[in-house]
Amino acid sequence: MLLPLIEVVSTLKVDKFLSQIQSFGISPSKIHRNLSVDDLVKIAVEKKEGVINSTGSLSVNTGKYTGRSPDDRFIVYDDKTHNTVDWGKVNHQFPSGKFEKLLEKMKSFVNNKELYVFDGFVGADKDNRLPIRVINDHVWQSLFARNLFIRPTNEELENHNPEFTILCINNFEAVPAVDGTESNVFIIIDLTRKIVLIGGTQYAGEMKKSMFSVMNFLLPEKGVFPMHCSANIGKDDDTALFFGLSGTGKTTLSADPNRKLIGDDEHGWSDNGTFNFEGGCYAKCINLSQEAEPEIWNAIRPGAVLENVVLNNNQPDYDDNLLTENTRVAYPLDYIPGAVIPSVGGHPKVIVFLTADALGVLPPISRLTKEGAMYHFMSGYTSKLAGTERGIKEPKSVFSECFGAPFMPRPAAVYAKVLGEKITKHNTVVYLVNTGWSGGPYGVGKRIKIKYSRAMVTAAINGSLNIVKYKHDDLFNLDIPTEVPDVPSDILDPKNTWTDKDSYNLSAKKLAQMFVENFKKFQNVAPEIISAGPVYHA
Ligand SMILES: Nc1ncnc2c1ncn2[C@@H]1O[C@H](COP(=O)(O)OP(=O)(O)O)[C@@H](O)[C@H]1O
Ligand SMILES: C=C(OP(=O)(O)O)C(=O)O
Ligand SMILES: [Mn+2]
Repeated sequence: MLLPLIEVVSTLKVDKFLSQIQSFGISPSKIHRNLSVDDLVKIAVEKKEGVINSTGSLSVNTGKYTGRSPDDRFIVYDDKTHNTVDWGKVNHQFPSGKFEKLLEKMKSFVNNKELYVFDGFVGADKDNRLPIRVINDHVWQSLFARNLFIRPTNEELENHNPEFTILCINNFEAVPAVDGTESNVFIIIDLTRKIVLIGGTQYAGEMKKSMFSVMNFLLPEKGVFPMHCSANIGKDDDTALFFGLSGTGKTTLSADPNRKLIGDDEHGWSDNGTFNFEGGCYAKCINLSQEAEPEIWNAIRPGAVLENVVLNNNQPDYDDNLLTENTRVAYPLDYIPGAVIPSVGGHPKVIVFLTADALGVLPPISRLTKEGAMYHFMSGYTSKLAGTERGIKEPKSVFSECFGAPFMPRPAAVYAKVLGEKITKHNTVVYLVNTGWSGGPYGVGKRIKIKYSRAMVTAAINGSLNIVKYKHDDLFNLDIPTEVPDVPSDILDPKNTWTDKDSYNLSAKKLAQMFVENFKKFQNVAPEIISAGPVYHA
């Protein structure tokens, strides 16, 4: 049989690559492999996928889907996953046979089409990295992959053997009745075939977050703790981690002119220390200001991709939420001055759990005991913020295990156990920081100012909070510092910020009760961990 002709556009030898593509079983007319940023941008503009805005970055609109689609995300149910994945509302099952059929359908769909491939890695630690291949039908999505994943050297590229493949074909839509999906959109992870299929959505975050889920499944077996956190490192080589669900401030607070950025979203913690999974950042742009977030502002330049930011006379208007609250910019790590590349750090001295409390009752900063840290990690109380997931229009209180339930295939206890071991071994101090509302709930109070959250985080990291006095909050069972440099003391106790003290008491009690109720779902938890949480008596 005559093999179909595939034209490969690449600056390197293509024989090996071509045979890999053929054995994967696709026959596009043309494949562009690891194009330069300039070429990717040029083609994206030619194909009218986007425009160059006044900052020189590429502006794209993702259409109907401007956030993640959690109901359309599946994991293939098979021998490998049936008793290792925490099946339920987050991790939906997909039959292996249906996956095979959908994969074949997608392969036929891309026949004779033009495709873009990014070959690279997930994981900055060479011992724990995963070689990947991302195949796209949209060129700007390939630029996103290039910015967000880890770029290979030419030598690595020539010898590349991908272990995981993402086939992300935005123009391919599923037919639920035939394909077994929930809607036209699907994100399906097959841990046995080592393939992720994405179709029907252009929200580029699906690509990075599905590979994150893959790492979160794989790493615990290797004794590595995968974490939904950002990381940075100070002058004394002190590493800090910031855990938090989407929109709670991982990206914003880890971009700090006095510390070097390791990464803004996904990391692993091995016996050697911490390492980024990614090669770039995906920052929120809504209400972005040069004053409050200068590093992110300055990263919006040629090579970066702006998603769903409204343009006025070609100038980005970050305050306009016409298309979504979840406007984003994707840029490579080296766009942040001083970023650590390869992105590895030490064992963290300080960990911050970021929570955006929409009820406005949690203190803006408190110190946790080891048991308290375990309790809050498992609880993962925060809120889903508008836009990141489909259907979320205003902050919604949730308990998101490990501060990243949508991305954790295994039961929370698997991750919590490693956290406990690591913070004990490395004497890591953990703080809970509320970057959410103060002075009342969402709608009444205001979101805590970024500059105050920054000052609190700085104080936690530089040791200032080791020498101040603390006040114990009996309801939440938290230790609240009575002073923090550069923060007005009266905001440290949330009750002071509410005019109506009775409402505060009611809301605080309600939240304590929510914590207690939520925690009942965990079985076989050590009593000292349970008693480190809020205390609620009906
Ligand atoms: N006190 C605060 N701390 C951190 N971010 C804040 C605060 N107040 C408002 N914000 C805004 O909230 C968003 C935080 O998003 P981001 O840092 O991207 O979160 P994540 O990386 O955890 O998804 C940004 O748009 C930021 O401007
Ligand atoms: C990209 C996402 O996450 P984050 O806001 O944590 O960057 C997302 O949840 O789609
Ligand atoms: Mn982020």
